[in-house]
Amino acid sequence: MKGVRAFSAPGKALLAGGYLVLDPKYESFVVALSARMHAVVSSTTVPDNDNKLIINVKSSQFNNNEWNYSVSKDQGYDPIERDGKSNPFIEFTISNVCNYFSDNESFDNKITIEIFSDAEYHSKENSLIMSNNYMSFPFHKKNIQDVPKTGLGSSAGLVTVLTTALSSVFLKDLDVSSIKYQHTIHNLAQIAHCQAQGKIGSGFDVAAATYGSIIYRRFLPEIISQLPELSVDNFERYHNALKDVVDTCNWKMIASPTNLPKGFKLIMGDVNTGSETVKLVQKVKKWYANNQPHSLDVYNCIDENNMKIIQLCKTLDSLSKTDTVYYSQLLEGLYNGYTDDFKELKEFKHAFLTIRKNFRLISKESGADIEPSIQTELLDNCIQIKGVLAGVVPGAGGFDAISLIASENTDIESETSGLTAFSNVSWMKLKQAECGLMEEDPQHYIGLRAAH
Ligand SMILES: Nc1ncnc2c1ncn2[C@@H]1O[C@H](COP(=O)(O)OP(=O)(O)OP(=O)(O)O)[C@@H](O)[C@H]1O
Ligand SMILES: C[C@@](O)(CCOP(=O)(O)O)CC(=O)O
Repeated sequence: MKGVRAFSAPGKALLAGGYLVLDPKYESFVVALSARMHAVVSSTTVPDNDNKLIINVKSSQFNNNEWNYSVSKDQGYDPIERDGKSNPFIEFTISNVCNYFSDNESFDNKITIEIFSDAEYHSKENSLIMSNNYMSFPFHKKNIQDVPKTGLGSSAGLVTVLTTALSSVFLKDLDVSSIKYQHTIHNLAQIAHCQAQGKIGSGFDVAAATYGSIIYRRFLPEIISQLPELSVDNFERYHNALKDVVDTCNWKMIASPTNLPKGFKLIMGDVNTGSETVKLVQKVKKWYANNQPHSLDVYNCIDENNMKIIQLCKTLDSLSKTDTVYYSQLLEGLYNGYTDDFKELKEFKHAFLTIRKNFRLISKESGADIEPSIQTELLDNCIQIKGVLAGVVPGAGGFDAISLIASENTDIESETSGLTAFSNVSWMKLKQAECGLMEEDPQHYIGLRAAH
C-alpha cells in the first residue's frame, strides 16, 4: 500500500435554528464539536481486476464491523457487498464519489479505509478504551447500529470524512484547506447523506462537518431532488446531472465561519435517553401548517432571537479586539454572575430564554416534546450555576444532550458534583472544534492498545 492519508471531520450542535433551519428563509447558528470522525485511507493497483474497484471499509471499533464492496462502471457504480451486509451511508458515499470521478483516466483499484469515531458520538457503556500517544477510541462488542448514539451527527461526520478519503484516491492533490475542494466534498457528501437518509433534511450537520462552526442557511431542496434515480441503466444521465449539481449549480446556501466569542465555551450534558427527531419534525410541521398566521408569528419571534444571538457573537468578538478593558470586565461579570451589568450578556441570556419559551409553546400546542419539562427543570438549574449564561436543548430538542454557554473558567463537573439536580447528567468531554475538515497524520492511528 502506498500514500496512506488520514482525515477527520467534526460533530455538531445546532445551538440556534432548530426547525426554522429547514426553511431556506431562516439562518441558524451551528457549533462544530471537538468530537471527530476519522478515516485513514490507503490504495494500491492490482492487476487483472475485471475493471472493478475493490473498496474495503473497516469500523473495527464496532464489533470489528467491516464492509467489502466491489464497484464497476458496468454496474453503474452501485456497490455490491461481498456478504450482503448493508450500510447505506457508506454505499451512497461510494456510489456518488465513484460516479463523480468516473472520467478520471487512472486511479488505484484497491482501496482500504479505516473509520474511527471519537468517544462522545456513542454511549460508552461496556466499551474498552484503546489508545496510543495521540488518539483514544472506545471499542464496543456490538455492531454500529446497536450502540446508542448521543446525537452529535455521526452519520454526517462519517459521510463527509469518507467522501474526503475516497476523493483523495482520485485527486492526488486533494487539499482539504482549499475552498474549492471543500465545496466539492460538501456537495457530494450532502447528496450522499440525503440519499442514505431517504429524505432531504436541512444539511446543517454535513455543512458543519465540512466547514466547522457556521452561520448556516440551507440549500434549496430541489437541488438534490432534481437528480435522477441512481441505477445501472442511467449511469451516464446520473453522472452528467451529478457533475452539474456538484460543480455548477448555485446551491444558494450560506455557510459562513463563526465562533463562540473569546472567553466563552460550550458545555454539553448527556441525559442518556435520546429522541426521535423524525417524529418531532412531523408534529411541528403539522402544527405549523395548521396554525397560520400564529405559527408564523412564533417562528418569526424565534428567528428574531436567533439573529440576536448571531449578532451578539459578532459584537462580542469585535469588542474582545477593540475594547479589551471593557471585555475583560465583561468576562469577569460572566464568570461571577454579574451578567445584568453588561448589556450584551443580558441580551444574550434573554434571547435564549425567549427562544426556549417559544419552543415550550410549540411543544404544548403541537404535542412534540421539544423542551420536555424534565429538560426545562434541568436547564433552569444549569443557568443558576456560576459562570453559566444560557442553556438550550439543541437541534430538534427532546431528550438529547443539553447545551450550555458558559465562561471558559467554569468547572461544570465540580460545580455540580454531588447535587441531586444534576445526578442524571453526564458532562461530555467536548468543546468547540477548531476547524471543520482537516488532514491528520496517518501514523497517529497505529498501535492502539487497551489502557491498563
Ligand atoms: N463509526 C461508524 N462506522 C460505520 N458506520 C457509522 C459510524 N457512525 C455512524 N455510522 C452510520 O450512521 C448510522 C447512524 O446515523 P444516524 O443519522 O441515525 O445517527 P446520527 O447521525 O448520529 O444522529 P443525529 O443526526 O441525531 O445526530 C449508523 O447506523 C451507521 O450506518
Ligand atoms: C429539527 C431539525 O431542524 C434539527 C435536527 O437537529 P438534531 O439532529 O436534533 O441535532 C431538522 C433538520 O435540520 O434537519
